[in-house]
Parts: sequence; C-alpha cells; structure tokens
Amino acid sequence: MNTTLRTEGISKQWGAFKANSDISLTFEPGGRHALIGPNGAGKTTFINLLTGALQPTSGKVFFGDQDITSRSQHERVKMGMTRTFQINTLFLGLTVLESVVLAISERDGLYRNWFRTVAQQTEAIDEALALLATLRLDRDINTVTRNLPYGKQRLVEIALALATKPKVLLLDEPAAGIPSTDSAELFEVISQLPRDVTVVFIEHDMGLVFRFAERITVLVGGKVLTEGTPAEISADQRVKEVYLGEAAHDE
Ligand SMILES: Nc1ncnc2c1ncn2[C@@H]1O[C@H](COP(=O)(O)OP(=O)(O)OP(=O)(O)O)[C@@H](O)[C@H]1O
Repeated sequence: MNTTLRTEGISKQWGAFKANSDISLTFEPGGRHALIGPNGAGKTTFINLLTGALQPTSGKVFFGDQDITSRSQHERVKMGMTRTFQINTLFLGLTVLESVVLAISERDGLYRNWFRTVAQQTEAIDEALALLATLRLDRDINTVTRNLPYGKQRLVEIALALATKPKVLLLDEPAAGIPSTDSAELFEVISQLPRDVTVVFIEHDMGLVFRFAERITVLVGGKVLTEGTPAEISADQRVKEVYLGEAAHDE
C-alpha cells in the first residue's frame, strides 16, 4: 500500500474563527517536511488534525488509499502515524533501555501474554538496542531517563514513538526548551532516521528548518501561503514579508 499522508481541503473552525482553512497538502513517503509560520498560524491545529486529536470541521485526511478522517488517534498509531508525547512518570523512573523494551513489548502485545518466551524478550531487547543506536543513545542505555539532560530526554521520547514502528513521525517543536547547541544535534539525528519513516515537523528556528527540511510549507492565518524546497521558500518574497520579515524584527 502506498502510504502517502495527504489532506484534502481540511478546515478547523471554532465558532466563527477558522484556525485551519482549506488545507490540501501531500507528504511524500520518506521526506523531511517542515511546517512553519508565525505564532497562531495554525500549525499545531493542523498536526492535531493529522493525528486525530482534533476532528476537522470539513475536509478529509488520507493515509495511502484510506480515508482516515474519522479514525481515532489509537487507530492511526496502529496504522503507522505517531507523534511524540512527553515522557510520563513511569518512563522517567526506568532506564532508557527498559523504557524502549517496554514500549516494544506493549506494541507486540507481549504484556498481555503471561507466557513470554526468552526468545521474544531477547528480540525486544535487540530491537531496542538497535533503535537506541540509531538515536545515538547507545551510551545512555543504562541511565535512568530522568537523570538524562533535557535534549536526550527528547530523544528518548522519539525512541518511544519509533518503537510503534511508524511510517509517519509527527514532531511539534521537538527542540523546544533545549539549548541551541543541542538542538542541531537533535535535528541531525532526526534527519538521519531511516528513510522508511516520513518526518513532519513544526519548528520556529529557521536555521534548523533550512538545514534539515527537504520541503517546507508556510502557513499564515490558517491557510497555506506557499510550499516548496528550502531554496524556493527562501527566495519567495511573500514569505520574507509575512514570516521571515517578522522573525527578523523579533530578533
Ligand atoms: N481549542 C481551541 N479553541 C479556540 N481556538 C483555538 C483552540 N486551539 C487553538 N486555537 C486558536 O487557533 C489559532 C491557531 O493555533 P495553533 O496553536 O494551531 O497555532 P500555531 O501555528 O501552532 O502557533 P504557535 O507557533 O504559537 O504554537 C490560535 O489563534 C489559537 O488561539
């Protein structure tokens, strides 16, 4: 099945206020796609419509050939669309390896099965080790997650999301709150994830966006202003005026 994620004329309205208006976007499999736009442009609302956290007022979401507009968040995760969540207290108290093994075991339903073979447990541990190596956390596997620096905790969140074996990973400001020296490293790891994972991310730091995104969609006032490659977006006069101009004034 072709698992291109796409929206068709999606809108979200609260009363008379339109947070998203008629957004039609396609995310090519394996791409690294950034959503940018000024504060309040509707980026988080759009991600929530993709994950199923919000239902659109009108329009549709397709994953491959399937119309998933009315599917629950849980169903979408099972189909291969995952977003990161803040690590909860349970995971904070476990080591990095324990957390990821737990997430893999949960995915495979091993904890609902009282009889777990040693082979099944070994497979989960091996898979967790491989995943943590991809995220450059191999030196931290035995560290209790709450003792890790904040940037590495964000990577553990991504590891837990990847443990669901997503085809699409949705990231809402993954580097928020991380010192800027660490955020580039975080994005380097994200951009080097296997190409069978499509990554869609919201990011305010334009340096990171232009360095790591392959396609960029600019949202303004809930609508798509334009979409293109980083070169196309940085050359677009309208983007400079409504977004990059504003960012420049903020600095
Ligand atoms: N549940 C809600 N009810 C009413 N208005 C909402 C709701 N959620 C979001 N909004 C409004 O929708 C608009 C878009 O918000 P959204 O969080 O999607 O923007 P954003 O582009 O992610 O902004 P930021 O970059 O500041 O995070 C904002 O004006 C926000 O106040």
